[in-house]
Amino acid sequence: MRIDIVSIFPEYFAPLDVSLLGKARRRGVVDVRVHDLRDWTHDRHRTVDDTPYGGGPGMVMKPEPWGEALDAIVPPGTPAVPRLVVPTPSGRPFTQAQAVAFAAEPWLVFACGRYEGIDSRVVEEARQRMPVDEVGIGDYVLAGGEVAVLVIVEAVSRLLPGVLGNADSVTDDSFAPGAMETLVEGPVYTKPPVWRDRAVPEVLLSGDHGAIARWRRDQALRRTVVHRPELAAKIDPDTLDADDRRV
Ligand SMILES: Nc1ncccc1[N+](=O)[O-]
Repeated sequence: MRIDIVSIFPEYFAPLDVSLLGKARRRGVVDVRVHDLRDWTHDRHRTVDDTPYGGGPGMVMKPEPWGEALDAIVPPGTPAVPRLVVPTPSGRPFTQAQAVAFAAEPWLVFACGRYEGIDSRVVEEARQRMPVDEVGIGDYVLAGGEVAVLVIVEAVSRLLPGVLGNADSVTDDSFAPGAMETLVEGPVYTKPPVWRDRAVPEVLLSGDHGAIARWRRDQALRRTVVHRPELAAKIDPDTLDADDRRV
């Protein structure tokens, strides 16, 4: 997978060189290219924003640098086009299902705007020649899209083959499509079996995989009901067995 990121703060993406993603980049599983939007400005101050038409606080990012940046990264007439992903508070909620969909894409381009946003004509024009996803990572306000891109790139890249050591750990993720779609994960434990007088739940040491799976699902249901009632409400009652209903 190729990932291009355009930002006025390219240094924000240094973290993409560490840990799993760093390994994946070195292995060639993912090719991440970070671009400085100011490389497509032509004035002495390398201006990328201006005051909003219609008045109002803050600044809006000018369309010209973005148009030139996207043309340079995705030259018009290129047969293969990427999905353009624009993190914005006004976007569709970014979910695990969306991460799975993005992970199947050969090429993603991320446009990091300031919170006040990028001149809307940029997305309008881009839509003429590539799919555009305006996504949000939460109902709160960040100063720009950079942190959201770090979140999305991490959620997507860990799904790519060869990035996570143990591919299985993806299938039983919270929110993973399928059985865990609307469940969050339950508690996890490791050695020692007793720590500060607190013992690991017996069932996990029993070796009875059926009982362990039931216990884990039970705990996931409980945690979902407590932490995410709105997700619990979505659980199809027909998929609950007698044990589940006890929760
Ligand atoms: N919440 C956000 N605030 C600013 C930019 C992008 C954002 N987001 O959620 O993608």
